Amino acid sequence: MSKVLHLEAINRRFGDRQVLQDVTFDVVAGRMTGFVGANGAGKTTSMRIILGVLAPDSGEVTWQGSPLTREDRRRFGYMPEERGLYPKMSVRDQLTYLGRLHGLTAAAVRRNADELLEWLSLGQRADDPLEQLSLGNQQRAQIAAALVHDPEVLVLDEPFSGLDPLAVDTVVGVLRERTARGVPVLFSSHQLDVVERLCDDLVIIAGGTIRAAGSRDGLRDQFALPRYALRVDGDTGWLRDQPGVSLVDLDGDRAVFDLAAGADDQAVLRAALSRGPVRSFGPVTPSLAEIFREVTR
Ligand SMILES: Nc1ncnc2c1ncn2[C@@H]1O[C@H](COP(=O)(O)OP(=O)(O)OP(=O)(O)O)[C@@H](O)[C@H]1O
Repeated sequence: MSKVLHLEAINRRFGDRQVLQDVTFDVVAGRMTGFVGANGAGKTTSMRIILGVLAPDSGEVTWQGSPLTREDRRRFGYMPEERGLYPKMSVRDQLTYLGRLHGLTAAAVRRNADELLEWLSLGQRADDPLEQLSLGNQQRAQIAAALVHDPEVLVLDEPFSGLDPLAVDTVVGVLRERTARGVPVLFSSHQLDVVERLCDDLVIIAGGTIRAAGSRDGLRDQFALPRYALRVDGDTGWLRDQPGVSLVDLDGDRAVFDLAAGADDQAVLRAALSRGPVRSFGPVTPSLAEIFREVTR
């Protein structure tokens, strides 16, 4: 059975509010799956259901084709929204404690903890109480805690929030190393630029329903408009009168435009060349922010 974490038709209410409705998606081994949605869309609730912290009203979560057991979940790594480490304990002690709790030998815990502390550039601070670390370093410690027992599956709620760009790259490196070992990684994030750069697969949720799911590149193709960008020497104002062209943005020597169905992009290129040198011309792929706006409207 392939290594897939699968959510099948998950429903959950709180009082009379339907918070998740028929939520179905896959998190595939060796791939980073970005989980995006506005505040209150249902990301944390979905993740809690995966981890068994919360029960669904209906639907089920399977791992490698079988319903999840407590034993399976013990081999998962979870970074909850409410961060769960002890403020007064040192980072190293917490990692040791958590690793041992998951059944690792003392030697294995030491090796994993040292490796993670090094990777996450926490080595110097490893013996300080968590509360004395900067917020960014506390966040790195939370990530180390989710990884210390070599989890089979990783579920991370907003792992990049509060990290500076350099720290984001450090954490990305650590997570990429896990996916390279075949671990499926699900992470939620509000930072669409980070998700766009990082994820292989995307799940977009709004109001408790999945609006789009699939590979990032597949979704880009699916939502691609016949949109082009042109840069020339001189002015692009003549595009206003070009048949089939509908301008999206025009700024002197640069323009972005949509082409009507049946209009020939090469005709526009020839028209540009007849006026002078063309510096660049080509289709524009939609950004994740554009896809997100489109599917959550
Ligand atoms: N224990 C609870 N009791 C009642 N309502 C809840 C509970 N937990 C979550 N909700 C509601 O469920 C909805 C989904 O919340 P959830 O935390 O899953 O969203 P989210 O996508 O993670 O949002 P955010 O990005 O703000 O963390 C929200 O409207 C929230 O108020």
